[in-house]
Amino acid sequence: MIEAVGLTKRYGAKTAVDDLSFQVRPGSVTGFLGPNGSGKSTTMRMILGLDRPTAGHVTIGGHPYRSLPNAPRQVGALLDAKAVHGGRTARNHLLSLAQLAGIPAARVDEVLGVVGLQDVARRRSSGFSLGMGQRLGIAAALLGDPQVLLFDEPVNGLDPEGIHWVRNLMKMLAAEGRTVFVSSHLMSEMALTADHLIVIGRGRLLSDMSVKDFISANSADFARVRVPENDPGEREKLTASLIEAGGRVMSEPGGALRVTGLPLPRISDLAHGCGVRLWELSPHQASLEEAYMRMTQGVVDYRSTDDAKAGLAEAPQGPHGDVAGGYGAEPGLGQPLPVEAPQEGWYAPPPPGRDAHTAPGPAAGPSAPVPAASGPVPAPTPPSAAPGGQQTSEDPR
Ligand SMILES: Nc1ncnc2c1ncn2[C@@H]1O[C@H](COP(=O)(O)OP(=O)(O)OP(=O)(O)O)[C@@H](O)[C@H]1O
Repeated sequence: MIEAVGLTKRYGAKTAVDDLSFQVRPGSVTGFLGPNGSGKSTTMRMILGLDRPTAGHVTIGGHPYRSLPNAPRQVGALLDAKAVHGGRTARNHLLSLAQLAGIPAARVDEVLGVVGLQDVARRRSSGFSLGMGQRLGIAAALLGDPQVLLFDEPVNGLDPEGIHWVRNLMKMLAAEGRTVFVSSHLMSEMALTADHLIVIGRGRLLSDMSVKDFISANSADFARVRVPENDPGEREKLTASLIEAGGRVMSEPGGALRVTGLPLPRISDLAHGCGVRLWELSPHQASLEEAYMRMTQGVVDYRSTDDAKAGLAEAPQGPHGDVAGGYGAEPGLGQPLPVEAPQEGWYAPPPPGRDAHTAPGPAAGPSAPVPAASGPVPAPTPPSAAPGGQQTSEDPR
């Protein structure tokens, strides 16, 4: 088991990881989710003893990584698939790692087979595609047959077949009773791979629950309701009636209303009761991706300007001064609901800029380079001496 208690990492004024406490248990895949720059890699580096926490601590099987006897046999990691000497063949790269960790050479051929690289084992890794590099990094992580495995964005750059393969591999490793901790910024991928989810934003814990609980807490049904566009009065009349009946109503881009808390027949009856014609009344389910976006939107450091999900928040301003963000039967009627915590039945993010946590900072920008590491984790090294040196996550091809 991996256990973090009050884990904190500051780089000067920047707090990359902020008082994080969680447990990663054996026998299941635990997804580690968070937007870019939220502190996932920093957390993994601290677990592996590559970065020293500013406060708090993290242990594997009750010991800090640095005190684990024969650590490479107990813990395997893929942090950066490009942390490879490009002049070496895949086999020689793995052989050198195996020799350092006292792992027999026969295991190298075994893991090359597991990841499907046996036919290119004698090719230099500098000619490898991103996907082949990821497979080589995974082979390195498996080398010591460890009980604890950490993978930082393992499906990066993989084609659908590769993604499917990684997904099954993670599940298989967990089914063997291993502890599998895998980071991603894709909720949809984690929903298919992980049993448990730890979500962070700006270094802080946002959610720690099973995928099953996350789904039941975040994917309630809603109805989409559309009324004739040429009569805003009808829209207002219906909205008032829905709220009065206990529903919660949000504006969607394009003028539709998103209604939660009322079954479809009741919505239809209410519309009929107030004499409003309906052009659409359809059942929908908010996706997990959407729930995740809403959970993390206030803590996104780097935001694209054409974020399709953010568009959901662009509720149209009614010509009669009706609310822009949404209506609610809850406190703050007529006001957009606060977004800091997940709220059942309310899925549309608020308009950009409404959230005090939203950084006005750079629209895009590279994170500070993180030293690379993969495979059986070597004795902790200062960042500048880490294998592969300072590398970026860009595809060099
Ligand atoms: N060595 C460092 N020096 C200064 N700041 C750093 C360093 N390493 C990370 N950071 C900063 O800490 C924050 C967290 O970075 P980290 O790489 O852990 O996030 P991440 O969730 O892994 O992001 P991504 O999904 O983009 O890989 C970022 O703001 C990053 O710029």
